[in-house]
Amino acid sequence: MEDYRMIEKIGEGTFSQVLKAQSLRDGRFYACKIMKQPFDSVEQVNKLREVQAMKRLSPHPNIIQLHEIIFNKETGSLSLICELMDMNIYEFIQGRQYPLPDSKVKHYMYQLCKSLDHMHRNGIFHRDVKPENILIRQDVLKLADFGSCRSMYSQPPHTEYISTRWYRAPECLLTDGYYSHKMDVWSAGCVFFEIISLNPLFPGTNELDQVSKIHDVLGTPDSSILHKFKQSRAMHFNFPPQKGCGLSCLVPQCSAIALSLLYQMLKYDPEERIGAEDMLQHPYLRDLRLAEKRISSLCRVTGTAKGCEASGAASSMDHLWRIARQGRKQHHGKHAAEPLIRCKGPLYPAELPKLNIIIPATKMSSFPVTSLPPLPGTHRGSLPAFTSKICHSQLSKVVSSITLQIQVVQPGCQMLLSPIAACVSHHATIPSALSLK
Ligand SMILES: Nc1ncnc2c1ncn2[C@@H]1O[C@H](COP(=O)(O)OP(=O)(O)OP(=O)(O)O)[C@@H](O)[C@H]1O
Repeated sequence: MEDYRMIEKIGEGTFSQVLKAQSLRDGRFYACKIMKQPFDSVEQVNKLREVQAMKRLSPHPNIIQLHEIIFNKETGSLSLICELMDMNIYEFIQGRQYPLPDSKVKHYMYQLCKSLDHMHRNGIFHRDVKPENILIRQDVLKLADFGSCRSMYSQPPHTEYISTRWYRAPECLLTDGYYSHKMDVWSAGCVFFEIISLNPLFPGTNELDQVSKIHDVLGTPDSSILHKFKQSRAMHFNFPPQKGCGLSCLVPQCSAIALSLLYQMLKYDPEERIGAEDMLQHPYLRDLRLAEKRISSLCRVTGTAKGCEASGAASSMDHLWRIARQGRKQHHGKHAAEPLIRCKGPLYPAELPKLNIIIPATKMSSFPVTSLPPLPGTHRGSLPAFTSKICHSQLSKVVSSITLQIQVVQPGCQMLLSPIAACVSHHATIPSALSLK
């Protein structure tokens, strides 16, 4: 850590404190995410799902880049040095009085869709997409905080109490852990609404209220959908049929085409919900998609940034150009961007091979992880097996503060309310290790 000068605190989450730091080697500014929980070994650090996911997903212009990992063996402290962003989406829209121009909303949504598409293509789902985990720097958006992510090829039931309540999809609320990567699309839909309206879409005060807020807007779903959910839930629930007010009255300024994408992202049934790849093909994002295509073909033809700018194509699409350029830069300068694992304190022979090694971010074979389940349908090899071991101390702290589950009964509506979900603030992430076996 002596290679960095800590400047100021820029954020705090359940698991970490984030500081702005300056590298004494290159003078650049970074975000230093200091984990609250101590780690026992380099193996444990390497198994951390956040580290594995960032390595797997980098480089990508819309995924936060991990620059360096600093592990102090003596104290067990772990810091992740990441690229520095200006703020998160929550901070960006908080206190804003007037809606953002549609072009800005669209730029952000396009980049969010790209990050989801890239992540899902690589067999990972995030499980905690929310405004606080989406970072921006000028017009560039990047998805961050992969601490809750999961392999798309792991079999349900998954951890039940994942995701932050306001952004939690119906299948997460109403089944015993039978959800998939489509939950990220729901959460991104809620973020989409929030960027348009500057207000949260479903600000539930507890799990039951969360479901009821969803029904107030979207109406109760078809009995066939509820039947499907009920099959994977031990607890019985029933909702009196209700017609929702719909989304358009809540965002009257929203264009029909944006609403169409929003509705598709907020389909109650995850099987009917649009996927990230199709989101990118939606007519709402058509102009950005075509602009990006044009820019990348111009770059291929001219081979230089100057050539593109001279053509005039990039001037009207500044941020897209930046995305394209950054993507190219990251691609070409891959080795410079690779996270470096450094370890402070006494070195033990058994762990020596993993120390001071630059691990190529895109070569999964070089991950020092032994228990990797197969990753069907990708060329990237196997997907990191995430372990819960690392979070046990945190888990025990959380569990000790939890009493028994409470049964909440309202007229005509019955479901199980988790005190875990109820006690954690709407914007806080529930520790994902809670139900990892
Ligand atoms: N690279 C970064 N650049 C700028 N700010 C950042 C960066 N990473 C994190 N932050 C800030 O710190 C906050 C907390 O970071 P993060 O969500 O990664 O922590 P966490 O402990 O995993 O939180 P959570 O409770 O959501 O799990 C973010 O909401 C953001 O405001």
